[in-house]
Amino acid sequence: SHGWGYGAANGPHKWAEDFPVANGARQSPIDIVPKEAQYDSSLRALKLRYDPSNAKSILNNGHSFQVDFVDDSDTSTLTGGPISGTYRLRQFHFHWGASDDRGSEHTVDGVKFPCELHLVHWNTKYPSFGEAASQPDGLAVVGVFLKIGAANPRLQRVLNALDTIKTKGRQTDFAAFDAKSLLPVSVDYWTYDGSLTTPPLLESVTWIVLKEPISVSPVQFRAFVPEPSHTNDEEIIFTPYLPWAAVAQWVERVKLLNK
Ligand SMILES: CC[C@H](CNC(=O)c1ccc(S(N)(=O)=O)cc1)c1ccc2[nH]ccc2c1
Ligand SMILES: [Zn+2]
Repeated sequence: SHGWGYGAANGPHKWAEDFPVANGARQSPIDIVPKEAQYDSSLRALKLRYDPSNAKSILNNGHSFQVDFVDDSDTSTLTGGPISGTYRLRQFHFHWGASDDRGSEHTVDGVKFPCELHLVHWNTKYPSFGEAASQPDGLAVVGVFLKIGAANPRLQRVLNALDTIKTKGRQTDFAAFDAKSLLPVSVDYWTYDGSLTTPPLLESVTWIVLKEPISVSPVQFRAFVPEPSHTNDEEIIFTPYLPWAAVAQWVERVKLLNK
């Protein structure tokens, strides 16, 4: 299907053809320039209260993978920060690149991170996510940068699930997961009014980008690639996460070959 994607023929530079709002006034992502950000004393601290039992499933949606949450009550919510009222956690997902020098959507002083986590919330003043997604104050997305470094044990369970959802549309149960465990120690943030970063690019997102990144190790990061544009849009193939023993044997074999 000739849907939108990240390839040469259907990538971001083409999205405006089907989604003219791409040329709108509050499109995301943006480059964040910290020294140009104004301090706003009226902003409050972010309050994230998540109930792990709301975690439901993990889905390959053809452009990323997302962990979906039960959002029929106020048990996993975002309040405070730049928003008023209560927003419910709907899902989280990631954006990444083929190599660890690019992949994030937002940048900081032009610096790209290898990956970016988005926790998507919707304003409970509207009856549903779909309704909220078309309102200027309908959604709030918390963005967290991932940097290559120490292995992140809290990510491991998510990465281990990827080899069970290799193709678009596949999903599997993903219960009892604490999304809060993915957050960095500090929840200091930059905020601006923006949009969905993928079609339909709706200008309904209050962006809350955390200043402190979380870490992912090179081996863990390999579980994400290749990024969607290196595979046809019908499926994102995740390199299966190799248990350490297999990696050790592989390294052994490579050594023998090179003798
Ligand atoms: C209303 C959009 C929605 C699908 N998209 C999303 O949910 C979404 C969420 C977050 C982000 S990001 N990267 O900015 O955090 C980008 C996209 C959506 C939901 C139901 C739909 N039915 C038909 C079309 C359709 C689209
Ligand atoms: Zn996103």
